[in-house]
Amino acid sequence: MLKYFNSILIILLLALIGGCSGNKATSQNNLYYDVGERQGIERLVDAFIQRIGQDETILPYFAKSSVSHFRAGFIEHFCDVIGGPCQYQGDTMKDIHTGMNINEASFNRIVELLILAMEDVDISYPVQNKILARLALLRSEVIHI
Ligand code: HEM
Repeated sequence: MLKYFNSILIILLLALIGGCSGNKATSQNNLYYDVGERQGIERLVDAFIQRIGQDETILPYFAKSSVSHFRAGFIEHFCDVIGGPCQYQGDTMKDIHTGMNINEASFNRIVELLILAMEDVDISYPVQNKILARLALLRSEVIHI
């Protein structure tokens, strides 16, 4: 009986570990929570869209885009990038941005607009820096392609 008890215990432990690791967002895995979960991301993306709408360098890139489609895709992607419980299933960053002729200046400007948006919604500087570090990894997928 003890033999079986040990096996059952091991199976239960493995199931528990599996269950935990399958869920990306935990309160220790903090960036998603630091931003204020889904609602916080939506507030931030709305502020970002406002900023893009007022920017004469970046707005022309969006001349033929649907705001609601961009909003939905950006929210899902952002949530995924910061470790939230979302799985972005849209096109790759490369596919989306190919042919837009994005250069250093426009990339830097988008980053500035995101920083302004993060300030608009009172995201702290340490959290801003962690977000920017994650997005910086995607630079080569949107620039000069
Ligand atoms: C790290 C930087 C960037 C990230 C993470 C990013 C991410 C995204 C995402 C997630 C979408 C929406 C995808 C969807 O429709 O599902 C998108 C669309 C778009 N992005 Fe970016 N982007 C970045 C930089 C830029 C830059 C620098 C520009 C232009 C200066 C730009 C212009 C656009 C435009 C115009 C669209 C809309 C495309 C369409 O209408 O289908 N992006 N981007």
